[in-house]
Amino acid sequence: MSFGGRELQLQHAHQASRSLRELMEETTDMPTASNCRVPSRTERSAPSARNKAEPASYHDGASPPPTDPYPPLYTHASTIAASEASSASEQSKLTSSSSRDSLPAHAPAADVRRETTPQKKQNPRRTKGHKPKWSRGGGSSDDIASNDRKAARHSSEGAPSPSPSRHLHHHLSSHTLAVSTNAQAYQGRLMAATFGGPSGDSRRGVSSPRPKGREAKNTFCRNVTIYGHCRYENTCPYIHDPAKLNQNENMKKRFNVDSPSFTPLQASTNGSLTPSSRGAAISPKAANAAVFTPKSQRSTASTPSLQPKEPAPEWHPQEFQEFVPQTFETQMVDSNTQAHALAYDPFNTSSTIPSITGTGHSGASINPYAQDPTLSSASYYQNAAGFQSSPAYHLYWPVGPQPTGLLAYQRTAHDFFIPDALREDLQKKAEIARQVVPNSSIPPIEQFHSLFCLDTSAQKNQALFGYNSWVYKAVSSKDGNTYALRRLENFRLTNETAIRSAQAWKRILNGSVVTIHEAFTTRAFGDSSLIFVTDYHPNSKTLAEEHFKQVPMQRFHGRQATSSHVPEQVLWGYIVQLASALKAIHGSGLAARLITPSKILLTSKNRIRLNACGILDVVQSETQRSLLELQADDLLQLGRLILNIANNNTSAHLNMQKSMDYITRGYTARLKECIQWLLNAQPSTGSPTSPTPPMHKDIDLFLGGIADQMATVFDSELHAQDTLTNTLARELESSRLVRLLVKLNFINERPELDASQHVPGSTGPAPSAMWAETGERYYLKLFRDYVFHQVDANGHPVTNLAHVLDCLNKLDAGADEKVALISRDEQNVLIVTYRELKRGVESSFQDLVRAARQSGK
Ligand SMILES: Nc1ncnc2c1ncn2[C@@H]1O[C@H](COP(=O)(O)OP(=O)(O)OP(=O)(O)O)[C@@H](O)[C@H]1O
Repeated sequence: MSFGGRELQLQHAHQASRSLRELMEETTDMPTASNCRVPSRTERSAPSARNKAEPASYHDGASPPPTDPYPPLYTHASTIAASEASSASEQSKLTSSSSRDSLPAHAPAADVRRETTPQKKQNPRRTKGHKPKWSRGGGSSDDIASNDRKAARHSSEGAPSPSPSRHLHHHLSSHTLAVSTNAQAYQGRLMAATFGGPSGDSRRGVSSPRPKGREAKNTFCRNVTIYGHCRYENTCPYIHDPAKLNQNENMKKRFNVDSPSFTPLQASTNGSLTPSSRGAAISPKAANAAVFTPKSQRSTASTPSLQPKEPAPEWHPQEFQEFVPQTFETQMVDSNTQAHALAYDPFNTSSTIPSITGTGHSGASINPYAQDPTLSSASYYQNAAGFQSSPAYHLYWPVGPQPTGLLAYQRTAHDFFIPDALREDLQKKAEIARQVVPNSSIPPIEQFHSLFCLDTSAQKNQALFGYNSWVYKAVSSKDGNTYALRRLENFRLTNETAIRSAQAWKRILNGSVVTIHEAFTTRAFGDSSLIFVTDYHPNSKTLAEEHFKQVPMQRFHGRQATSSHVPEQVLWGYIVQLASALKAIHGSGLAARLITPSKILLTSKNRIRLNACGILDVVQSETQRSLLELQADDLLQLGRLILNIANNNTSAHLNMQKSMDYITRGYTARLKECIQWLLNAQPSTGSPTSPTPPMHKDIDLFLGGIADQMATVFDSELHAQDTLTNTLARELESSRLVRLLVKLNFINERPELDASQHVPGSTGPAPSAMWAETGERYYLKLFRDYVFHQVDANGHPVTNLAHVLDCLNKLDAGADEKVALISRDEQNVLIVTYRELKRGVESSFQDLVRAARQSGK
């Protein structure tokens, strides 16, 4: 960055001041000592012919004394000098007030004189910009931003460091309205902007009256401020000893009621000063902003002020009526603040804010999450109601610790979302459920289309049904759901009543049974096929695939890997789930008839479902076996299944002695006893656990025998459910933030709502520029930069998920924490609270909703 222009400017100023100084020495009897201060308004108004003859001020802070060699101008030095000069200008205000007190009668004459002073015409900004206006109008953050823009521009010329501010996390609780991005230069810059600016041109229009005796006595010599000493200490009328200055009673405060006010130039959104747009502000609604009040009157929480010597002016944000949970009322709300709060609403969105007082509401009637029925967005945005005023922050605190304070290498996205394994499982299921075969030759059947064959083995086993069976995934055009279709190839229906038996299976709604929806025959495949429509469980596999799949033996260091031993708890889990399924089936007067590993689906970890139920009822409808027999056979098949799985052998039941020995060695006697009970055709003892008198063997008896294991499995299921619920709660946070992001993106940089289009229902003044670039939208845009577009000290993007979530959570909660927003040209700093940001989001979004409603969309 070039600073030549700045140097040139200051050098011109020096030369000008030197020639003017010579001129003044010739024409006036002023002392040669330079007192680098800006004269007060009253001083300038003194009816002195001498002052009229002083077209430029050698009192300019940037000008050296007459005999001083001009020091080389370094950029850094010039910045500091400007700051100090501004400080000195500020000191002069003290004198000006006292001078004014002593010379009240001169003021009118001074005004006349100023108008005729040519220097005033040269620099009209000087006169207008000389009043520090810390209250209404000038007190808005926009105005301060304007001041700061002037200062910051100067700063950026002098300090071309990459992105001095945006890479910082500006979670400030400071009550200063606007701060420079360079804290060290802040005070000087702000003062420079306020009291004449560092450019020097503003100071040329200031006359340099000879100091009055009292004024000189009260004023610290500016040469000492700038050069560290004053060559004319002996003759110079100003104070050179800081200790004396401190004793001066006028130093008790730097501003008083007589201090001239400052009306800054208006900031435009692109960072330039636009004198003509004085009436416009960054936020049009801020035109009604409240006065500044010292922070100390409102809250105890504050950060160290950047200007400790001055009463820290503060943006007094809209204090709206606020929902406070009764339980936390005393902790959360300061009654003074509440009372103060009701006075003012700068953003005036109160039409959608219910009247809630801190004490007058009941928790039942106020729901911070409730939708405002008056807003159309309520139907699809949670809490889309008008700003409900910061509901208690803690209400949004998600389950579990928040790892926002972690170092970069400690942060992982996993910390914020569901566990990886679960996410992967769900995503796999979704992906598999969507699988289609392009240009598939499989025809649609009835309402089912997009058939996808789930059978991966070409070898068909006719032993179970007597027919080749195929399983397809298909989508129903009736309801859009995905189903599994089991097709029995070349099935000929001889008895129509047989297929009606499927009706009874439709009523079996059990968690361990794959639900059957319908059965029909079709010729769509070119044959007569029987189709069973069941629930589709994506990414599931059969127990046969899980436990009996042939896998190449792994060898570790020459030793053969031990075969996979199925844990006993897994077997008990299978037993309990299948017992539950049989209870439902038998209780409905049906029998499963097919409990075999290839017809039991493993839909998630240790979660099984009895599949292919009801098929044998259709294809073997003419069987002579009684229901009791079939149900007893179900128990037998269950025992055989567990025995085979425990032995890792599909034919373990063919060698009972060996298999039971294996069970004896590998499992508890309890499991062995259970398996034996199931496998015995008609046990001599009544229950699987206790030798009681002989009873009829049925599922109820079995359930009674395994009650203890059912309780254990039930408890573990409850724990699993709790875990999933907690995971769901975390995802709930994510979905809440997604809604917030959607709103932000609806608002940010929206192109079509420009000045020519009045936003219906907008209560503020008509926008003076692009809707998306003015008012709340402007600082929402800066907020987006703050959240997503931060860069580090090297200008590299910061991709800190914790920061993003942190900011969005605070925005959603409308926290009172302040955040410093930096304009893209880094010339402005706006300090707003998350509460104001939230209000801006809601207000802007409601503008959009109203506009959409009016256009009938
Ligand atoms: N309802 C269903 N939902 C999802 N996938 C299923 C469903 N029913 C079966 N499958 C899958 O279809 C595939 C084939 O099932 P099938 O019952 O034909 O097993 P199989 O091993 O082919 O048995 P068989 O040897 O008797 O043909 C299996 O991978 C199974 O996971």
